[in-house]
Amino acid sequence: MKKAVILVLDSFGVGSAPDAASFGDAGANTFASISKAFFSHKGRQLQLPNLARLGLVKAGHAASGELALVEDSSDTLGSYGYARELSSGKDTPSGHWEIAGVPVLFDWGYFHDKTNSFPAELIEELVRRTGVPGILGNCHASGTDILVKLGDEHIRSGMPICYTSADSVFQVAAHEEHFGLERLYQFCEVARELLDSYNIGRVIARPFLGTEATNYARTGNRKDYSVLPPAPTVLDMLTQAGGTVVSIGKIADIYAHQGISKEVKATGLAALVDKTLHEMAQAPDHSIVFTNLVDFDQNYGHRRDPIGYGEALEYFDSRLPELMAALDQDGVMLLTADHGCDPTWPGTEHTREYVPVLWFNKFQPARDLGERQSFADMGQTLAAYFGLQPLSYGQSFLN
Ligand SMILES: O=P(O)(O)O[C@H]1O[C@H](CO)[C@@H](O)[C@H]1O
Ligand SMILES: [Mn+2]
Ligand SMILES: [Mn+2]
Repeated sequence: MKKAVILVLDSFGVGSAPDAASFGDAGANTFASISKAFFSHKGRQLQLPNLARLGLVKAGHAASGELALVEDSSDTLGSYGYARELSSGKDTPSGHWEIAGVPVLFDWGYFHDKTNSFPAELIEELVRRTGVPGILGNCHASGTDILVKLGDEHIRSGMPICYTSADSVFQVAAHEEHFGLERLYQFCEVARELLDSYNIGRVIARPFLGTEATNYARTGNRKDYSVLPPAPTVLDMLTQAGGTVVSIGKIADIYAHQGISKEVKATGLAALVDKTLHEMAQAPDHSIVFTNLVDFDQNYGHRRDPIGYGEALEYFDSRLPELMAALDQDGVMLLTADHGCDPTWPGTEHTREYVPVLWFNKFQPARDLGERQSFADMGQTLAAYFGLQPLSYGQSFLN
């Protein structure tokens, strides 16, 4: 049976991309930086034996010229390479759409100003249409810092906290109980409508719980409202040909629910891996089980926590044998990332990096896939694997 599982380790870059300097990211390397911080903090190397067997250490070395402080494996089971990004931005939708064969070649809209970030007419219309007493924030912020700063005032005033970042996003934090989860989603739906004309990629609902600044915490009820990809992705092509695409975690939101047959939600790495295994066992012929592992980015990359990131990688690595064993004889597994987020880099934003391309199956010998000129090589390879029409971008690495 033709079945693919795609695991996106959100933000797991393997070295700065050739155009990193124009993003201020020359020298960033998520993988190598984590391994170094881990070594100095714990006095031991990161233990990633299963990822090493899939070629991660070799891919990272080839991409950056730098050897991560992770023991390599002598037997390489998977084909490995690294890919650069054609898309203009280093955001999550651009990375994911390009993986599925559709690079984002246009420029997103951005709110560049660090404070008073949103146009007055936008806020006025949003407040008028949703009936809230006003908004808080209106600035660039880290989503956890801003809860400490404005969480109390939000609860007192009933005003949602609206913020942005270097990405093309409009994010809304609100308390699940005081403001209400459904009300937050409705607010974001109105915002989504208004933000189309600003060319903003995503509106993101960021619900949280807690009683005071010391214990406010975001919940698993995050919801992303994305615009549609600009052209059909390999997911659209597979589902239109009668195949099945199962989304685990954030995937369906990222593709604006297009080309998705089934949506499975889960919070946390363990649950995301569990659901992936469950869906892999059930998936029919001609299917993709597509999982986004958001914790790497959201909990460790943006939070600039290299030790937490390293521990999460070790945990994921420990689950990898189960995922590999769950593959059918002619099934394929793709492990990659959508951008970097070096947790030792200044600021809290993504970093423009190569992503790893780790391709594993039981029917072909492992080989070096080298440098791929676009993330779209992955979508093109999947199109070839499923016998679909070739996509407009990307070179298959199957032949
Ligand atoms: O700081 P938090 O709210 O996690 O925000 C991050 O999450 C957004 C979407 O991935 C990015 O644009 C980045 O700003
Ligand atoms: Mn991402
Ligand atoms: Mn992110």
